[in-house]
Amino acid sequence: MEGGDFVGAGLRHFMFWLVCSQIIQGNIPRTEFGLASLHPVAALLLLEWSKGKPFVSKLRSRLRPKQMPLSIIHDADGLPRILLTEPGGSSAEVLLYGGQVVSWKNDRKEDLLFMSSKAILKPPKAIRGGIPVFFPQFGNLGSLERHGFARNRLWVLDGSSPLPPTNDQSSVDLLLKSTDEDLKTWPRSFELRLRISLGAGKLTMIPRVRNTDSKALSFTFGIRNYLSVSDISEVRVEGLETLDYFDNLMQRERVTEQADAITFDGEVDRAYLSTPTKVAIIDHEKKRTFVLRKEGLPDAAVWNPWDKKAKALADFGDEDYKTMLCVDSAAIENAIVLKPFEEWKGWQELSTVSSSYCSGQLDPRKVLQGLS
Ligand SMILES: O=P(O)(O)OC[C@H]1O[C@H](O)[C@H](O)[C@@H](O)[C@@H]1O
Repeated sequence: MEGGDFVGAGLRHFMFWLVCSQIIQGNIPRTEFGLASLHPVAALLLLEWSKGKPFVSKLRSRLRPKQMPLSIIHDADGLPRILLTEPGGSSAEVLLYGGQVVSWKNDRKEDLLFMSSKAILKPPKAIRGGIPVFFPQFGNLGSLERHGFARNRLWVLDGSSPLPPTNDQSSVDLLLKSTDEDLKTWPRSFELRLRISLGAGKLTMIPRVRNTDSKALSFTFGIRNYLSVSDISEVRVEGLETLDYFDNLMQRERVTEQADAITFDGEVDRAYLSTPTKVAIIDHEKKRTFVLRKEGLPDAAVWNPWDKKAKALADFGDEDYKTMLCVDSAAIENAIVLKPFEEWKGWQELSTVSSSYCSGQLDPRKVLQGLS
């Protein structure tokens, strides 16, 4: 008998006895005896089937890293808060209320996001700070409350995200589905999913809206980034020069940006249209540049209420305007329209690079041209 035949025969014998043992233990029905004794692979599959696919599930678990349990705490108001961490030492906190990032700290534990000194972190008020999501309406572009209702709703953890599973505590999937209450004010059923991922020096958000209605739905959308800055009068925004914008301080008049960088010495409330996919926010004093990258969100809103409006806002500290700037990824000018069961996907990445404009370590134009 050839060597190969010998091994084949040996395997068949081994599988045969293995299957027999399973039949005796009652794991494989007697009726399968015939098949198993015929061919080792058949026997292997039978074994798999009888033992609940141990081999396949081992393979699968090797291929699919174990999902580290998310660390969820309940804050003073009992609101579930998800803690995201990554090996580089940065962290983020996400509230299910509003599906909102309320804290993002770098590896030196410095806050990168602004949170109002008078923020109210419980329903029904929207949280003044962090990164709220505006859906299904940006601003007053419709009949709903300003910026829509998603930021005032309780989201849930999304166990059925279509995105590839992440295997550590640096990412969370959230879901907001239309409720009967919502359908009264906005008669369209939808699913809004949001993946929030933390990486070294960056925070990524992937919103997806699925139209689960039998009629088309259209919406405007915004991811509002309340950025923490050292001194607003020292901040420059690069990447929006020469663009058209709607000026909300002038009844949404359409204006063309003249400046070669946006600086701040008063209230600003603008929606820049069809912007590049990268915008740089340079904070000289902190030698830090925020780089905002975005896809599927063609516009960018820029907002600072300055002193008078700050005083008028109940959940905004009078001096808070000096240390914050909102630069949003948005779809404002053209509403997104989805046919029944169609899905839209957006993408935003906020990252920080340490910079010293004077030392030329970082030239914002190079950032925008993606050279650094
Ligand atoms: O107070 P909120 O509803 O969060 O809105 C804050 C601001 O959002 C946008 O930027 C609007 O254009 C502003 O007019 C508004 O003041």
